Amino acid sequence: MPPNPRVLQAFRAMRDLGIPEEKTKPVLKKLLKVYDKNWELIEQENYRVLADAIFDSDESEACYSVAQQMKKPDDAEAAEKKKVEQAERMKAIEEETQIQEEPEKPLKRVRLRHQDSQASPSCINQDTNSSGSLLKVPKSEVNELPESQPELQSPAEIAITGPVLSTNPQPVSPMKRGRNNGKHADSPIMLRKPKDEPLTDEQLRVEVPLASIMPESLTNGDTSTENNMVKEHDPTKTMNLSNHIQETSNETNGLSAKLDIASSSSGEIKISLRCKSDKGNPKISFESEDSVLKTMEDICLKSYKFLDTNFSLKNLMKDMCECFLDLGSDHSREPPVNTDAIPPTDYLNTENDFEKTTENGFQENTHFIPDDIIDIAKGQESVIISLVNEVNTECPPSFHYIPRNAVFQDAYVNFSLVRITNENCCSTCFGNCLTSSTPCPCALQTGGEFAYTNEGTIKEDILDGCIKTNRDPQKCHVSYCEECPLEKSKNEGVLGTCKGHSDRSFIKECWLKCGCNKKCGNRVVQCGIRYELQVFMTPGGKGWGLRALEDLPKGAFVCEFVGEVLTCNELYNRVSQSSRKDEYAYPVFLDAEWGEEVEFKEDEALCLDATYYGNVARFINHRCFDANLVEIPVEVENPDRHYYHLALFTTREVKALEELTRDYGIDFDDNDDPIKAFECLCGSPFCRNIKVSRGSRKRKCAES
Ligand SMILES: C[S@@+](CC[C@H](N)C(=O)[O-])C[C@H]1O[C@@H](n2cnc3c(N)ncnc32)[C@H](O)[C@@H]1O
Repeated sequence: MPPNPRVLQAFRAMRDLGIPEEKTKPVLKKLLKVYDKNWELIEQENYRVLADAIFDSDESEACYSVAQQMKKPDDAEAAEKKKVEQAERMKAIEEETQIQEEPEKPLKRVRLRHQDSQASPSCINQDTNSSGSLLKVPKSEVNELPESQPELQSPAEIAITGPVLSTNPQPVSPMKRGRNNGKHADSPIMLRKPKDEPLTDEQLRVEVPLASIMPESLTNGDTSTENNMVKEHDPTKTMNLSNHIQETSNETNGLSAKLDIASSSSGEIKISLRCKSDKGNPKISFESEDSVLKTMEDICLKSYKFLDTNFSLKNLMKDMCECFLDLGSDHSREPPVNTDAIPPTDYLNTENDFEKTTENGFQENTHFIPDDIIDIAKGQESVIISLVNEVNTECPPSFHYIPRNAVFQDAYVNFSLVRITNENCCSTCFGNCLTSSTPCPCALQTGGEFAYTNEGTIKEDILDGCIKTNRDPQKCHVSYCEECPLEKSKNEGVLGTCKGHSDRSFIKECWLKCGCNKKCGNRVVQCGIRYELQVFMTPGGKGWGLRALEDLPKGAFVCEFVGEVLTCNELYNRVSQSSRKDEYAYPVFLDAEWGEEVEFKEDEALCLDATYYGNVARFINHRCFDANLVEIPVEVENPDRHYYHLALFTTREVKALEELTRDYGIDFDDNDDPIKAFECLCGSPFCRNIKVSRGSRKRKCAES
């Protein structure tokens, strides 16, 4: 019989994918049988079904052999027998299904993928395990994984379910992938979705029970909340099936029902109660979700001494889902490093990240240049920080991008948790502090109210107060130090008159010792940049500048000013020895509380220098008075406020592509300052650099 051209075509298509004929043949035969010789279904999308089936059969083969190897020797004989039986079955199918041209019958597509996924759940788990993700399945569990869909072992089970994780074999371009918040993952974790079918809750649950509490642990004397929750529940209270409950299966051994209790906001993680009445056990049915929650809340209030009578178990569970999602998907929000541990920088040995020069004259980041975009943050931020020059051929300055401050050498920055007292954190809070009707202890330190709105912008009254202080410090409260560390460092130890430090309002964000979760609305600055920013060459002679690629609302957090943490002495020594005086990336002084200090230790008078190590804020140019960004001190880790974060928020709505500016607070008349002021080209009607004549400004602009 002449070979069927459709068969040859299928072999060819698979060969193109690197799959040999001998692998394709048995699977194709099986498929033809299952699809009742409906070739069209097999040929669709360049034989995707066929390729999938081959890969799946490879997977289950691999899993089967792993499972066989792991089995005890006693089982070996039985396993071998099973293998022979399987081979015989396969042969019978092959004989039955001859590959030849036969009339095709239109048939409903069989959900092969679903069948396969049920057949080899162990493969998925092994995959997950090998990915190195946080959600590892312990080795011992892999050994014991059932070969078919896991049956519920218990009458009652609490399961947290989530999307299936698998490794992506392809390197993922940081530009293209959904950022994992700035983290370079060696083996990126991707959500594994069926190619043509939406993920249902049920599929997710079946494929990866990420965590479950089994009945054994309910009775082993464990005193965790979950366990007692079940133990202490009044057994006389029966639960009837309600609308919220899904009947999951009518298994031979009993009826299984599932009640979803809570989920993360976008539904990736769920907490559900599963209930199965075994043979011989009384039928368990749910009364209502509300009554379960209410009973549990009473138990929590009475037995666990929860203090807040408005406490909601549902919110707690929701937070648990969010927390689970956080820990499972976000590795970048690890607690800030103790910056003391960062070794001092070695400028003689600084690797130039912009060494390669591209055709268009730009120097490229040598670590990765996906497509033709340069991400100056090298994937360390949760958004891309691109760079463009449409004005001239100048290259970006050489510096190291760091997303968080790092101590240079002498600065004393102590992040120890023990220094954070109960007044400095909200340890009894949970969930999102912003949803509470009363301000948490952290908010009490921000003038008694939460600084942020639910949208993550700063509240208007707080923002306006900060703008006022920044624009006109003399009109606000200014403190003068007796021994100004700034003047002392500037004048090489000789005391100069303090020029005054304006008393600025702080925002206190929740942090590690707080009870709230990482997504609490009172954590904005510590979560990093969220808007897409771009470094661009300004047309007005100011060099590089920064802009956003999207409209920004008023009060939006743009970025933090990040740099090396230096003592004032270190800064002035550095400046005096530098050959780059005129191209200095203006430092900022962390002087918000200096006026309050009676005695100052040298290592406590700090500033941030972004000249060599810094983040995107080092590109923000100066504008006198009416800049569209304002700097606000934010306390995160350090209660003593010698060290704090300097966050930049928009003072008004800012349109996409509008240059972002801040007021450096330069005194253009101070000729004694070792950091020489530039000729200001800010263009503000309130420009303080009055000595720069209009003619000189125009000339500078024309030259650029
Ligand atoms: C922090 S850097 C800002 C980024 C800088 N434009 C660059 O190209 O890297 C500060 C330097 O930018 C320039 N600059 C900033 N604001 C300016 C302004 N209003 N007028 C003129 N030059 C300005 C000065 O050279 C200043 O020393």
